[in-house]
Amino acid sequence: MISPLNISDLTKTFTGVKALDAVSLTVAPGSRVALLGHNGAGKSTMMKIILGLLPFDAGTVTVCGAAPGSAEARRQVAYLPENAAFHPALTGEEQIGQYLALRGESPKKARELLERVGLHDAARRRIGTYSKGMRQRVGLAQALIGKPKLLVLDEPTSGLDPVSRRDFYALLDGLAAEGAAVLLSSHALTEVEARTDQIVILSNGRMAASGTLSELRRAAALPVTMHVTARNGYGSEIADALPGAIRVGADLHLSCGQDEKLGILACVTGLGDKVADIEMMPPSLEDIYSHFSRRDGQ
Ligand SMILES: Nc1ncnc2c1ncn2[C@@H]1O[C@H](COP(=O)(O)OP(=O)(O)OP(=O)(O)O)[C@@H](O)[C@H]1O
Repeated sequence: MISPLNISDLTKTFTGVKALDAVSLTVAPGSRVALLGHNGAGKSTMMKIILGLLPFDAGTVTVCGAAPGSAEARRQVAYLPENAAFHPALTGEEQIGQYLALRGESPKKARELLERVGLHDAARRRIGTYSKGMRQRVGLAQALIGKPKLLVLDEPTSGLDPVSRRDFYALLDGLAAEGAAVLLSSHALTEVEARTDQIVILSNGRMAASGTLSELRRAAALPVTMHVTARNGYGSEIADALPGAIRVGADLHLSCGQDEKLGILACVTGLGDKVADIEMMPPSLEDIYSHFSRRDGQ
């Protein structure tokens, strides 16, 4: 099967700035990939190259097996810019109808697309009256025209409220389940952590890390935090059994390496009824992101 996106050793230099430095990435059908990185890390440059809007200096890029920007690639790729702008005097239905017509499809499909993104009730209202979240949904409806195999979404949830964000990701889940690949950039690490399959961290144009969250966790080898709650009167006994633990009220806080985790769990289990509860907190994507970015001098 042809990959929706294949990037190998991609390098792009602007005058005096290496925006991308030998970056490689493969996106499989049906996968949701998050592109993370500090301001100026190279995310937008990579997206513009994928869309064929920017030439590159070295490496190879294929989009659904075709050259970026070619008619073949453009047929299969959709793009949602961070601040999608639409004509405020048009209704959602008219705007999407226009885009459908431009693509040679029936404008009548606009209703169905707007329904899919939850804008059914507002379809006949002028876009000028829409909230930011509603305009983002119009953008997504536009991106769904022609059943793209690859969706490139630039910070699609910036400015959305928590419920709209959740709805947005639910929609992406549905698209991915139908086989579409999604590449999205974001600064919202918590939502990305839960809703994507692969995470790519760019730093100063270089690929600082890439993989699933658990792969990145293993590679970062950051400590796991544990909170053990002692039953009344057993705090000191548990503290003695767990060297390095810090007492905080009835709780004992400790952190350990991934490879020590199971040993400590066995020790806590051995304490039986003396333990009221245990909580384990693996490193968050925020910790992992800081780790790889810091390692890269950020
Ligand atoms: N047209 C351009 N001319 C010169 N330098 C550019 C140009 N476009 C981008 N750059 C530089 O390339 C680097 C990468 O920029 P890019 O816009 O790709 O970053 P980004 O990761 O998308 O950042 P942000 O999160 O702020 O959107 C930056 O140093 C930027 O200043």
